[in-house]
Amino acid sequence: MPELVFFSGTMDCGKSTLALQIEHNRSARGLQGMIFTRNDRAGEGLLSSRLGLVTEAVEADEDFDFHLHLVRHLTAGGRSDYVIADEAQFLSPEQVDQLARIVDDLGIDVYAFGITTDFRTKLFPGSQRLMELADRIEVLQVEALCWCGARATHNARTVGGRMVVEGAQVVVGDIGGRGGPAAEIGYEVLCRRHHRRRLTAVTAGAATLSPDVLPVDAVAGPPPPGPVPGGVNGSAPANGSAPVNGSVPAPEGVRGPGGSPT
Ligand SMILES: Nc1ncnc2c1ncn2[C@@H]1O[C@H](COP(=O)(O)OP(=O)(O)O)[C@@H](O)[C@H]1O
Ligand SMILES: Cc1cn([C@H]2C[C@H](O)[C@@H](COP(=O)(O)O)O2)c(=O)[nH]c1=O
Repeated sequence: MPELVFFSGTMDCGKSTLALQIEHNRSARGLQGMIFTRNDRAGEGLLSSRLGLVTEAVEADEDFDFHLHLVRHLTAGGRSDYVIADEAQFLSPEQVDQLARIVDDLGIDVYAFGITTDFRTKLFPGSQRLMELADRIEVLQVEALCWCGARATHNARTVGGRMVVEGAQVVVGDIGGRGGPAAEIGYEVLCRRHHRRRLTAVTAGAATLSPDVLPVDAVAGPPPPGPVPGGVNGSAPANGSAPVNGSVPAPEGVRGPGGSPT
């Protein structure tokens, strides 16, 4: 029975690596797949893993119709035994419906890979639709870790290593940016506890966590506007909250949806 499977997890948990492994194992047995991606960090029309593997893929932009593409391919005498869709969080709900149609109407397995939530812990529309429609949701077993050693469950966006909570939902980027230039945007995976406190590896270097700290929301209002007191190595509030400015805009040159600067 063909399936729509959603392989999900945080950033950097091995989703693209698994996509490449599935592709490798199936093609090694003579099966032919169609590989799609959108906004991969390595560039247009590529599916890349941090392990260094990369393969060509069809870039599925916002106007792309997956079902139509498959129908045209098959009608022209092409073959497709399975479909891989990486960075599936960026797809529209309609495009996820097209993936489901490929499974139901064309009888082809579809393996979609993506993060579920954005830097504000909100579901991406594509991921939400995948969770609604998928036959199976597989959470990747190679878990990424928060700087504290706990399992990382959330994705933080950082600027110069400090977590930000404002900006466009889609900003293509990589983990890192830790301690880099103040304007450098990056991502960091955190456990929920530290995501809630906006405590990244950089800001944790300035704060000592105590197990009996009060919930940050109970003792502190929203972070004050203006520059961060103390700088990267400055002292943090005693309640363990991160001394961040939560409204740092994305710097120029960062790619937004469709490659446009944000
Ligand atoms: N130098 C390395 N040595 C071993 N494993 C690595 C190395 N760099 C990255 N990885 C592995 O690759 C994973 C990230 O794989 P990737 O497919 O790029 O993640 P995702 O697509 O989920 O963002 C990391 O969790 C880690 O397990
Ligand atoms: C959290 C978050 C991430 N993104 C972007 C950053 C990367 O380009 C991809 C995730 O890729 P990965 O292979 O899973 O590491 O998504 C974003 O645009 N918005 C966000 O909130």
